[in-house]
Amino acid sequence: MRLGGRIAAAVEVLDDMASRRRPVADALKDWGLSHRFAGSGDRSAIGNLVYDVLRRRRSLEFRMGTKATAPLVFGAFLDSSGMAVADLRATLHGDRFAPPLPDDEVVKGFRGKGLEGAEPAAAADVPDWLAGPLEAALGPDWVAEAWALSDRPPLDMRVNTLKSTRAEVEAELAPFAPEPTPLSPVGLRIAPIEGEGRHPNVQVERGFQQGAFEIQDEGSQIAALLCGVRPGERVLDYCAGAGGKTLALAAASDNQAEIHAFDADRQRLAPIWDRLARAGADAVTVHAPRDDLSSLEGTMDLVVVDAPCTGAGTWRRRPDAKWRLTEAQLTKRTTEQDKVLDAAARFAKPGARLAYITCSVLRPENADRVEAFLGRTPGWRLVDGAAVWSERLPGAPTAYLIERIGAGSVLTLTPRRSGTDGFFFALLERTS
Ligand SMILES: C[S@@+](CC[C@H](N)C(=O)[O-])C[C@H]1O[C@@H](n2cnc3c(N)ncnc32)[C@H](O)[C@@H]1O
Repeated sequence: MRLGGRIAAAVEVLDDMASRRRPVADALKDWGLSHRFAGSGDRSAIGNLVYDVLRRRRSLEFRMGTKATAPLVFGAFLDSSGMAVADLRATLHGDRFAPPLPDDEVVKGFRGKGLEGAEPAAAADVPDWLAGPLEAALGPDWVAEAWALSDRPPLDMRVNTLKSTRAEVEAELAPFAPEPTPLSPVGLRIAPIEGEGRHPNVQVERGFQQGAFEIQDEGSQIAALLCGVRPGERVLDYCAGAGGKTLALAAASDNQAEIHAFDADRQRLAPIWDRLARAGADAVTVHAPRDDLSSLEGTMDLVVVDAPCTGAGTWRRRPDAKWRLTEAQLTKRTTEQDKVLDAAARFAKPGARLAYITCSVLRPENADRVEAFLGRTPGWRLVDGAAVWSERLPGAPTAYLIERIGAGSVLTLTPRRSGTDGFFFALLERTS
């Protein structure tokens, strides 16, 4: 396909998403199925354009002076390619599939235009209602923080130290130029894609197939490391899902901790079996949703609650989610989070730790939930998250936002501060 066809396809996918209220992945998949002639290069170029518009929709609208889809796609293309407007016009000349390029004046104006004068929520590329919650959570720099949540993300991997070393995996993936992650000692990173490129499909590599590494954002790796699992401990991963944290905990304990993985949703849990087998994580017991867990109550040294959340830390990867998120959904999540915390806390024995993690940066899902839990549950205290960080990640920069609550503190990672997805981490201790 030529450039004009790719731009037209991106417009079609975005309009389809808007009119049928569909997730981006579904709309792109359907487009691919009904346009089988499109090659893999076309698909990734179209996908990049669609994702870039979703990431930066409001700032593109402001700079382009319109909400119409095609000019926004042109804007996203100009930003990511750096192509001169005259070259773009020449490239599109005679391309019958190309949507009409906006007037020169508009396009040249777009190029030079910054975000001065834009509403803060437009400059932050978020819906208006999120301005307040983001400012409350991220402080005076919230616009810059939210802007970084609209960047293209890197591809992060966690080396499975049960089977390999960072140096070995780095050597195997050398053609893709991975770099050690700055914070996680077991992470490798392939830089964000540029222009029309795409990340390599590392899952077809031998190392992945044999369990030497997993795909996992560095923030998620850090959250698992901060849990501080020790050999010999009994651990319950109460919201295990597909097992991202479970696998990281198993590796961090060198298979020397007795790990129980549970999730309320069979569908989400399903991939865990294959992943555990591939990783050689053989000290993990998986409990299906209907299993009776009562015999585990009061017996765990560490309970991990990687809670269901809005995902408002993962907008770099799922930019459509930020436009779909509503206040009602946020409230619904906080109710679920309280329930999950109460249910999971029962499994902690006196002296045990409970790690509360979300991949959100919003305070109602994070510090508010910790405070509410402490307020209604006697016999627990909040640990100083900053001290945990120094202990678990010695030498790592303090690349987090910290909030002190009583004698303890909670940590938030963000793309701008830590180069990771947005993650929240709080460690609680059962005192009685
Ligand atoms: C953020 S995801 C977990 C991701 C996973 N820990 C990982 O690292 O790959 C949250 C999980 O909580 C589960 N969940 C939601 N409500 C729950 C409940 N009441 N009890 C247990 N799990 C629940 C969801 O099914 C979902 O898999």
